[in-house]
Amino acid sequence: MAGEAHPTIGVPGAVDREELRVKRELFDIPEGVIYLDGNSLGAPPRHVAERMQEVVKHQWGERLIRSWTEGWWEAPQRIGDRIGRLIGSAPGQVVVGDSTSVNVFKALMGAVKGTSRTEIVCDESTFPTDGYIAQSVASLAGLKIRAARPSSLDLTEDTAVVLLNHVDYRTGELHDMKALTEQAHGVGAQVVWDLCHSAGVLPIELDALGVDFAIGCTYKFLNGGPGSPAFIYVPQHKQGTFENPLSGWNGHREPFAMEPAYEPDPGIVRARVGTPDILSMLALDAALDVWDDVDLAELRQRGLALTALFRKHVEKLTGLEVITPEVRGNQISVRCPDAGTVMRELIARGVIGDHRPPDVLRFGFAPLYVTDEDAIKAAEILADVTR
Ligand SMILES: Cc1ncc(COP(=O)(O)O)c(C=O)c1O
Ligand SMILES: Nc1c(O)cccc1C(=O)C[C@H](N)C(=O)O
Repeated sequence: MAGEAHPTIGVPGAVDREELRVKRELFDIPEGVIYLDGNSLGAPPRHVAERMQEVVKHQWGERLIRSWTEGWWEAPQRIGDRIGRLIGSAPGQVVVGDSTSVNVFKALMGAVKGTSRTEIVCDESTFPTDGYIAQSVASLAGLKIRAARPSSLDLTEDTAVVLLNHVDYRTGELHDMKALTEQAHGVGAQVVWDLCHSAGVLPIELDALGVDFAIGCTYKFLNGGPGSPAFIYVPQHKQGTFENPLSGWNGHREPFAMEPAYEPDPGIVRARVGTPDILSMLALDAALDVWDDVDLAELRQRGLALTALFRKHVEKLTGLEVITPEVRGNQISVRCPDAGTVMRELIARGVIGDHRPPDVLRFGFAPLYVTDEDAIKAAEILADVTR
């Protein structure tokens, strides 16, 4: 019944169920599907398709090139500010564009520029692209790379920068941003946080914690769409010295002066590179509308309640091991023999999660559109498939 807390949840401050039902109605989840992969590709809010019709027909089709001066050119900063609200950044410090991988590169190159320190430390269990890019940055900048667990980083005065994932993509573990940022700063190192699996999951306080750089994607919990542009956060006090290694004309202080010499914009615009992918960016812009009135502290309680509910049911099943720790994002990962086959069977029965090799099943719980009923039903189907 609407407004009634689920008896197994009991998390204080959980969002009223009616309010969440209203949010779920903003999404088009196909009949018969329990969608638990919003940690990889978020579902589209219903109005995005209609907005994109308008963008293509009117902004592109009718306004043609005039649209560049009617909002397109500034879209990366404007949409960056919308994301900034969700990650604890004051306006003017986040810009949207490029992929996450490219933004990892920009942030790390910016962080090591001019350093006399000798190492980059990278989260041992990082999503691979971050590790690959960190390796490239290390070799371009002549530094060593060292992989370490966030629980034992062993930082020293040789450490130039630490690259950390806020939520581990495989296990769903949430790392302590405050403690780890302080630890890096304690030895004079900088920190770059990858927020791919935490943006849109919980309140994040980049400004308050003095984070040096952050990057993240927008196609997971923020529902920006497949390949939607990523974001980069460069706090105001670093903008004057941040050197974007990709000095494209969009980061120039006067791009339309078409000057031969590169002179960076004084602010966050210097983190831009080339022409923004406007269609993807405006789909993201539309998708962000559903976040306007979301209270992230309440949403966090819902995410915790949903994952707790699913975990409680799955922990009773024999032969499966929940590997997600208590301190977690919005995902429950389960070690399971023959995980690939099990996930294929789950998908055939309407439960869409994913499988990460060799033996991990991942289930993501996007609280804007996943319900308690989904969590319980998915656990029941998992029990049936693995019986
Ligand atoms: C933590 C993390 N970083 C980066 C990426 C991906 O980077 P890109 O958007 O460049 O493909 C992902 C997922 O694909 C991820 O989970
Ligand atoms: N970015 C992806 C893609 O382009 C295709 C398929 C999946 C993805 C993902 O986002 C994977 C995801 N980051 C993960 O946590 O495994």
